[in-house]
Amino acid sequence: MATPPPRTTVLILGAGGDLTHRLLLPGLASLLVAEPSRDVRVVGADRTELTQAQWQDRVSDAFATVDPTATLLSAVVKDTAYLTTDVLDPDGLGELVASCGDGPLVIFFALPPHISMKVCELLRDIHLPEVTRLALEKPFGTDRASAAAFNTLLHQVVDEDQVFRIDHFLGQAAVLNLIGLRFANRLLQPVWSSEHIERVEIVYDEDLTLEGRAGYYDHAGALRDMIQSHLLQVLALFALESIATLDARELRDQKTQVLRATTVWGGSPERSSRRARYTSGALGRRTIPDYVHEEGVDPARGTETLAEVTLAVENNRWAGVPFLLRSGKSLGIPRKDVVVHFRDVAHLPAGFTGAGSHTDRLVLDLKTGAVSLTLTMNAEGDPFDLEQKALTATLAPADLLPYGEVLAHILDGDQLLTVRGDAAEECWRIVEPVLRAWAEGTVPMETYAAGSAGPDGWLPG
Ligand SMILES: O=C1O[C@H](COP(=O)(O)O)[C@@H](O)[C@H](O)[C@H]1O
Repeated sequence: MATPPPRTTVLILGAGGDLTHRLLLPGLASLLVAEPSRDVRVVGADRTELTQAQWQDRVSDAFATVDPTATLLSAVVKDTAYLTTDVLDPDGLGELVASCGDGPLVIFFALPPHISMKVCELLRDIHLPEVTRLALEKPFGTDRASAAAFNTLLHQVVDEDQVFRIDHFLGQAAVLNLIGLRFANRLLQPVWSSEHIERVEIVYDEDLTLEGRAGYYDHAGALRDMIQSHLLQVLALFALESIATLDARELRDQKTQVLRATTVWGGSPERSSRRARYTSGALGRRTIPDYVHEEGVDPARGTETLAEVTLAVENNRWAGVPFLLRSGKSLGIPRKDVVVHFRDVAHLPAGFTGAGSHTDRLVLDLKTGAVSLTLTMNAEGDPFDLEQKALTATLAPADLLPYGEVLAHILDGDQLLTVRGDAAEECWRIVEPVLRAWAEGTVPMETYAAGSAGPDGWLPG
C-alpha cells in the first residue's frame, strides 16, 4: 500500500488581514472540499492578539462562505493554530517556523512587499524544512529595481523552484480557458496572429470602489494594482507561441518571451496611456464621494483609479496589433473581458446591405468565462441584408475558487499557475515608462463621475 503524502503545513503570515479572510481561506476551503484527501494544517500568524478560539471562529467563518454547513472542514478548523507574532522579530519568526515542524511547509506571505522582503532577510538565518515553498502575494516589489532585489534575496533563501509568486487571475477558469480555446480549436489556431487580428482589448472595469482598502490602493493605483500584474498575465497567455505540453517550465518560458517582446505602443506613454480619477457619483444605491475625499486617501499622492495603456508585442506574430489594457474602479458598467477584433474580409460582394461593420469579434468574459463569437450573417427576412449575431457558449462553474486552484498547484510543487521571477521583473519594465511619464505629469489626469462609463471619449464600457 502506497504511503500517503505527509501533511503540509500552510503558515499564513499576515493572517489577520483582509486577503486571508476574503480570498485565501475560502480558496483553501474550496480545495479541501473538492479534494478531501489532502492533508493540510493551517497555522496563522500576525501581530494582532487573537485567542485560539477567535482565530478558529475566523477560519470557520471564512470556510463557511464555501461550506455553509461547516461540517466538511470542521477537522481543519479544530486543528488550526494561531500564534501572535511580530514576523519582523528574528526570534519570534524562528520560533514560529520551528513550531510548524519539519514536514512540508508552505509559507504564504499575505503581507505588503516591503514587509515580505524583511521577513525573507530574516529567513536566511532560520532553519527551514527540506520541503519549503514560499508563496508571495502581489505586488511583487514596487518597481523593477525592487522586484530584482527581491528575486536576489529570495534566491539566498530557497531555489527559484520553491518560489511561487501569486497572481490569482492565473487560477481563474475563464483566464485559463484562453489556452484550451486557442490551441484546441482548428478554427482559431490559424487566425491567432496579426494577419487576421486587428486589435485586442483586455478590460477589467469594476463597479467596486475602495472597499476599505485605501491603505493599499492609494499607494498602488489602477496601473500597478491591475495592469502591471493581472492584465499583463492575461496578455502573456493570450499571445503565447505554441506550446507542446502544459508543463510549467514550457508555459512560463513562452509567457516570458511574450513579456520580453512587449513595450508601450509607439514608445510613447503620452500618446499610448491615459489615466483618470473618479469624482463623486452613485453606484447603484451607494453614494460615492470624490476619490480624494475617501477615507485614507492622500490627495497629494495623485493616485489614478482608472488606467489605460496600449501595448505592442514586437514579434513576428503580433507586430502591428495594438493591445489595449484598461482597468478602473467605480465604473457604472462593469466590463471584464478580452475582445479580439478580427480584420475585415478582403472584399464583400457588392449588393449586400446592412452591417456597417462586418468584422468578426471574439469576446471572452473574464468573470463568467462565457465565450461569444460575433459573426455577420443574413438578417431576418432579407437574404441580402446583413447583420451581426453572437454565438455564445458558457463555461461550467469551476470546482475551485481561483485561490484554491493556485494553492492546489503550490501544494503539489507545480509552478504552472504562478509567476517566474524574471517575468515579474519584465512586467515592471513594461509599465515603467508610463509610471515615469505620469509622475512627471506629461499625461493629464482626467476625471469621471463614479457610476459613469468613464471619461468622455474613452473606450466604451
Ligand atoms: O488583485 C486584485 O484583483 C481584484 C479583481 O479581481 P477579482 O477576482 O476579485 O475580480 C481587484 O478588485 C483588486 O483591486 C486587486 O487588488
